[in-house]
Amino acid sequence: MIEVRGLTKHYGSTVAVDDLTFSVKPGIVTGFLGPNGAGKSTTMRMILGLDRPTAGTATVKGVPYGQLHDPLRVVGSLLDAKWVHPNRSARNHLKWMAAANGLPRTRVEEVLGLVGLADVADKRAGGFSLGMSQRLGIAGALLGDPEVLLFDEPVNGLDPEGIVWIRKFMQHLASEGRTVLVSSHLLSEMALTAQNLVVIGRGKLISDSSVREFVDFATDTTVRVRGPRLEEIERCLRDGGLGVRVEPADPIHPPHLVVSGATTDQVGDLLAARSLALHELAGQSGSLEDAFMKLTGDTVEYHGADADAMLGHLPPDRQPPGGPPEAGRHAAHGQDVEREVR
Ligand SMILES: Nc1ncnc2c1ncn2[C@@H]1O[C@H](COP(=O)(O)OP(=O)(O)OP(=O)(O)O)[C@@H](O)[C@H]1O
Repeated sequence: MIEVRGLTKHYGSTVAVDDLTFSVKPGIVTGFLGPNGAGKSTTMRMILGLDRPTAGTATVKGVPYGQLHDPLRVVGSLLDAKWVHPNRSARNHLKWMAAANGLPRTRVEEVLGLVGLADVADKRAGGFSLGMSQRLGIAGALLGDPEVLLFDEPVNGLDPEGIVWIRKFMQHLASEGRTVLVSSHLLSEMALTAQNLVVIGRGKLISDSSVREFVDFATDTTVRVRGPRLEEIERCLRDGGLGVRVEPADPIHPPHLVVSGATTDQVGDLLAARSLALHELAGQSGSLEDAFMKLTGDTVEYHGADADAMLGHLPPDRQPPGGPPEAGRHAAHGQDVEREVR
């Protein structure tokens, strides 16, 4: 429904978007993820015909935005929630939008109800909280009852209640069969909202996959094993060709083994065959944030301020180790993901 092909945007010497290719399907929420400055807003602006690509194309339902006959009936967007005259009421703002775009006035009342603003529709939009402004922006995006919706960082600055509302609303819109593209720099939020993730860094595609595939691909899956005869267990697993790391006791765990490259089933079966008792057998995969850091690591590493902002919510023991990964590695991974998923 949204097709981006070789999309590129240069601002002088800045390459904001670099040969980006991806598709956004209807019926699911697609998260558009990347650290600050990765090129998400620029890409969205090009999809919406607000910025001209240096190269490549962005189409909605097969045509560039500028060639859509009745654009608001096809594509709705929320780029900046504060884009509203502060002295206008929510209702008048929407009426003005509807009139300017040839949309029926009756739709104004419908969208006010949909976003839960009917009771405050005659209040000045300038006095709205950020959450209410976001709802008004979403109401505007829905005026033309479009099949395709783009939201740029819709949960930025919202309180937890507002975040949950937006998340559920996006999912509801997708469940109606609409194409929903939502940008964010917060992976943990997107993991709860989206089914698919398009991840970019420094304007380039890093991965294009389902959330599950993204995590499986990007995180190491290991198995924690503990039992009374730990040395024999270790020998048995090594004999079985598995990678084993011995972890001494720490404040939380007694001594245990960390096995890589195997499932809990495989480890359990191997040890059962030798009648080795187990006190613990637990699969562990890295966190979503770890996965994100692993893939966007180099794209963030060179943007000190961006990295700080993005990592602000990670505890110190989850911060990535120093030193940028070798250049190009992540881009290559991204292509692999794309190949595997399509
Ligand atoms: N109008 C512009 N003129 C010059 N440079 C720009 C312009 N718009 C964006 N850029 C640059 O392009 C790059 C991508 O910016 P963009 O806003 O698209 O990223 P983003 O992923 O949306 O980030 P954020 O989440 O911070 O908005 C940045 O380096 C930014 O400084």
